[in-house]
Amino acid sequence: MPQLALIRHGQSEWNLQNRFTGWVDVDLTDEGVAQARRSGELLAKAGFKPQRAYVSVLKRAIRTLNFTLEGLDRLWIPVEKSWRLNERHYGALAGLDKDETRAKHGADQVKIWRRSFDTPPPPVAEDHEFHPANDDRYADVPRELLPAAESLKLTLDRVEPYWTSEILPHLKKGETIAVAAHGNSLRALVKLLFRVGDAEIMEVEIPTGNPLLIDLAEDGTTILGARYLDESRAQPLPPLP
Ligand SMILES: O=C(O)[C@@H](CO)OP(=O)(O)O
Repeated sequence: MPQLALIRHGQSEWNLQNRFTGWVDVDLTDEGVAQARRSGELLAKAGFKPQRAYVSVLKRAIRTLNFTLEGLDRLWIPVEKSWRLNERHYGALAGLDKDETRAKHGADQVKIWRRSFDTPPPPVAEDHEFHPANDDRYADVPRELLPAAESLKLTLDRVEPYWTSEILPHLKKGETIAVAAHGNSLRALVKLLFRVGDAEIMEVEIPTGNPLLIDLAEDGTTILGARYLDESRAQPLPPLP
């Protein structure tokens, strides 16, 4: 039967500093590295043997995947990197302190920017260093696909085609797959897999560096069971569809 582990990167420097991050390529903290190593240990203990892995093009997720695969002694498996698994683009909020932004714009507005399904934050300027058009790694991505800011809905709009065309076919073959990504690109996948409503997804949070292990039926989409492997840092999961 297919099995899927969704792994949010370990704690990043800007998670620790409480700053909006999005597509900014910040690194893991020492604690984030420890969480990533622990992710490998927990998956090994659960008997998880991934045959392939998918990851964003941001180092906090790539390094988390590498530590995880090292713990599993499976650094050899094929790994595909895609911008489509990146964190949601935080637009003009990227780099700002979350508490200072609340003080300036109000907690309600910040909650809407952070957790509403379809309200994107204000866009980043085209000539700003945080606009993806100014970053080499996106040179091959068609310009019209590069976001200046993303809501969760816009994130899901670019995650879903990748899920359907690249990941799902392998699950349908019965493979075991690891996906290392980000709080909001994984919330998008959880919304899709658990069929969470637009309002309900606001309350779903995914802890850093804590693998969510999902057992799937042969169709690769029906969830048979799901659990966080580090129970001490688990968050409530949506009900099974
Ligand atoms: O800053 C970010 O990119 C994300 C994830 O850390 O934050 P939030 O919790 O606001 O979605």
